Amino acid sequence: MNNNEPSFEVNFDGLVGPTHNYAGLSYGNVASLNNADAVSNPKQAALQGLAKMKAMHDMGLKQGIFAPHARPDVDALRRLGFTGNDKQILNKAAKESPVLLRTVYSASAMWTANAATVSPSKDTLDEKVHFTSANLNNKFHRSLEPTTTTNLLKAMFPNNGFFTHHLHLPEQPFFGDEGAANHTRLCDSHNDKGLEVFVYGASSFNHSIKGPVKYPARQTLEASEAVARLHAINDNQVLFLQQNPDVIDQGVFHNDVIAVGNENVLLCHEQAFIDQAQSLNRIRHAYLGEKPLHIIEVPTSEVSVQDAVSSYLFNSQLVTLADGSMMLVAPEECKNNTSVSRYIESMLSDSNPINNVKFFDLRQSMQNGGGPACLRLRVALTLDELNAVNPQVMMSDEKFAALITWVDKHYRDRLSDADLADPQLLHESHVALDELTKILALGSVYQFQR
Ligand SMILES: NCCC[C@H](NC(=O)CCC(=O)O)C(=O)O
Repeated sequence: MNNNEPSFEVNFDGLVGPTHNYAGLSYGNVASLNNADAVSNPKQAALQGLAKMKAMHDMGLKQGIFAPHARPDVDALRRLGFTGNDKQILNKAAKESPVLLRTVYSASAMWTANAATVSPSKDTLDEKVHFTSANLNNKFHRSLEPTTTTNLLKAMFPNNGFFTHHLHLPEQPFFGDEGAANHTRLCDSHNDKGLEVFVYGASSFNHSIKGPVKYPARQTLEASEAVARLHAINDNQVLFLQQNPDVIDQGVFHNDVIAVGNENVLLCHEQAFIDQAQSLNRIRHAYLGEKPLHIIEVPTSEVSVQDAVSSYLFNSQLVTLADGSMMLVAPEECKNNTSVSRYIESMLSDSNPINNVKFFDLRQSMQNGGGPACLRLRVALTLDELNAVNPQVMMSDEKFAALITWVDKHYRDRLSDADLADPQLLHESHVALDELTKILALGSVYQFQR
């Protein structure tokens, strides 16, 4: 099945927006709740993210940039009954509902693993790349994202001869969809047909499927099925597995907090899936490749679920380097956790394709529950498809320099709850984003530009 056609996995990382803050908005996400009310540093957050993007680019990987959304979302406040001009609306919200004000300021679109689900052309009936923006309806602040996400995706992948963009699923909990964070693709190499594994937390219609009891299951089976249908993925290339509800109740709010796949490797915790042995057998059985499939199962005795959640080991990126070996792109928290760092050492020396690790300081994002893998959306592309991507959203030495200058010019280095009532922050953010749309050649993607 191996073919020689060049292909690429491009990581599109979310550029952290100018209003990055800690608002404690994500019940079920331990870090988000633990850091509610902490003071954030948007400038440092954006620079940490850019440093990762640049390092990936320097390693010879294809790296893209996903622009932030315009915040505060004053239109959302208008829809909820606040009236007047922008300044008046922000003032009223600050007095009457500080929590609502926080939601409309969230820079949560930076976690682009939740932006959309992507099916590469090798997997789809019409051989196009399909995108469905996630409706993210489990959290109000995240439910504000899909329309702008679709605008951005269309500006990044503009050629409809290669790319198909679908409307997000109905904005309703039955079709709760959190995008690529609950989706991974296993294949011999990125240019081969892949097995798309969709992982759901609960079912909306089938009550015999036991979901979590404490924290919400954000992804439903029905949403995953709908996305697979929209993308017209070939029947033998799609699998639906249930996440272990017990780990959702321990803070594993997305599957990418407990498992990560790349080509013929799946790295997962022993407790990641329901009926794990059977779930993994279903993967082995459905795998289409000819290479051996490596399922690396991390035992609880070596890394507890709690350590997995606090270190974000499984929210590492797993990338294939030019020599065919794989590298784990991990958050620094993994280095500082004794059992996790010990496990990584032993995994690197074991016989599997992963033989390198690089740690990144992504603390600003980590404090809201977003690690390296949360910050990126993977898009496997052929050379022709890559050439059809808006070239201005691709990382280069020049683009990196331009973005650093842009962040330095526009971002604050301190943001607390009290700053959110200041309408100057809205103004600064709009000026910054208007300039960014020129740097990334995105056109008028934001409501305030239309
Ligand atoms: N994939 C990682 C997503 C993290 C994200 N955190 C947040 O939205 C926290 C926002 C806050 O609490 O300020 C979430 O839970 O969806």
